[in-house]
Amino acid sequence: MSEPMGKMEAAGGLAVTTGVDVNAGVDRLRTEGIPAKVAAKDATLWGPEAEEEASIRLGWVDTFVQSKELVAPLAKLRAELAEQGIDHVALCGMGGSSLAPEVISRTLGLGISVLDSTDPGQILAELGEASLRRTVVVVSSKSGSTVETDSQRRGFEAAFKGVGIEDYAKRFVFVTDPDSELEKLANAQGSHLFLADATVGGRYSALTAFGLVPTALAGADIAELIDQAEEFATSITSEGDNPAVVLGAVIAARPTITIADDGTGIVGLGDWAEQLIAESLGKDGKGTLPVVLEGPAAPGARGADRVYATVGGSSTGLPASGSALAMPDVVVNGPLGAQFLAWELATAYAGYLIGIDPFNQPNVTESKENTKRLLAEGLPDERPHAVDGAVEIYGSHADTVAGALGEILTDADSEGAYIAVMAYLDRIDDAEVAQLRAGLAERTGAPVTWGWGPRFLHSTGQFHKGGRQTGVFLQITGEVGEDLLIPDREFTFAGLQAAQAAGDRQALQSRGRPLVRLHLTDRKRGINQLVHALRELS
Ligand SMILES: O=P(O)(O)OC[C@H]1O[C@](O)(CO)[C@@H](O)[C@@H]1O
Repeated sequence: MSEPMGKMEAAGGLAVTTGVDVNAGVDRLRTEGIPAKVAAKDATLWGPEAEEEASIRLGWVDTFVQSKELVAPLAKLRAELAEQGIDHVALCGMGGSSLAPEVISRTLGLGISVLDSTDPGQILAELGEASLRRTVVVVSSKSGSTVETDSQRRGFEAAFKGVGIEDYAKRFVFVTDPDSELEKLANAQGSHLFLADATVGGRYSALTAFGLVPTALAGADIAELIDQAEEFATSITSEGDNPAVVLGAVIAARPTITIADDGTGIVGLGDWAEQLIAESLGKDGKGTLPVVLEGPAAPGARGADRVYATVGGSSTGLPASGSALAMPDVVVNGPLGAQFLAWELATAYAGYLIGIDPFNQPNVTESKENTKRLLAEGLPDERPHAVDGAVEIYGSHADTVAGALGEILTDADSEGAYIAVMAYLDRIDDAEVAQLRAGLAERTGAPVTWGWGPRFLHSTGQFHKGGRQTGVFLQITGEVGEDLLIPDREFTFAGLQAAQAAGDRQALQSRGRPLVRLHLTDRKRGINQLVHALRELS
């Protein structure tokens, strides 16, 4: 096969191949000795303001070695649960506490139920009696206080009690940082407990207890994942090939990175990388916007303002077959354990090149605070500008859904703009609405991202508020069929979901960003309408 691209570096089982000219970034990282400094956990690299946080957030560079200690106890716990007929894993967690388990689960075909939602329908679907009887619930939260995770845990506890499972505490496995409220609860009620390394932030925690506990309980060979990372780690200070350095320079090279699976064995890494990149690099009015694509060459993959990346599990390092013209801008090939470490390193290097602290997430808190306030005060009184069939239209001058979508496309027709669709719906039952991303991308030159609320609040939500202020926002909300109480809370899941959507609207509107909200008074009919209205637009 001829060499279609400019640069390829391969080491430790992983290869990065790119045609983008990243020599300046790579040279800078190498001459300034950044790989060795990151490997040595030098907290000064991202500037004086970042130093304090960085000094307690660099454990991920080598903590996977200690993760080997998890292998035996998790195998034992899995066997004990299996003896009791418990063979299904549900995971309560948000952002870094759920995205790595999800990509491991999808890649290995494990079938974990990942509940990173507040949609009552999506939660209720997990609470059927037959399923509860065979389910162990992993509750993962570093802080131990994330409202979605806490609410999901309460929902499961009530459901276990409701079907007469008296020893429900033993159905919970808690993963958290030392001294959190969750640790205290585990000890008080006698649930299983795995403490994580507190020197690793959520989005860098793939190879710690957060990524490994739920997946090992579902049958993943976590020793293999750790070995893959360990093999790759031999390259990180190397004088020779150092693929993560090339990837870091690629991430820093252009305002947007689009990411797709190449179909060779790794499934859904883009969703995990999206959080890593958006929360790490989308701040101070700058950073790289990650866009997760439905597949190779999906609409919006390419453009002068973006790099198009594919991720694969092939060990040859060569891109998936195709002509040079069809080649992505960068191809990252290697096993999943190595991918995690490579993308984490690359993000830290990109933060250095762009001049951004990759370990904080200053703008995530704002929407959280708004949600808290709205839960206490009540939702704002908003009236739709128009109603078109099963869709109420807010924040637009249009009287029809097609008109509102057209307005979004017009707003996005400006230098540096991007469109973010944020759907506070059930990502399993309402999944077909996600085709809107590709439909919008076909009709605009701007990058288009898709986010399920509230999951994206822990990912691209940081970029929306902290990155370049060029976002054009489409929020989709929907009527709830059956609501679900949250024990010992004054709000329900539907109330929490609505407050999260309203809180984020306020955060975006306070920045003067265009935001259209389409509320589906009947979800299925409304989704149908959105899909058809988009087709009407040229
Ligand atoms: O693990 P926790 O503390 O529940 O946090 C979940 C997620 O929320 C954030 O802190 C903020 O979005 C993420 O960085 C993190 O992965």
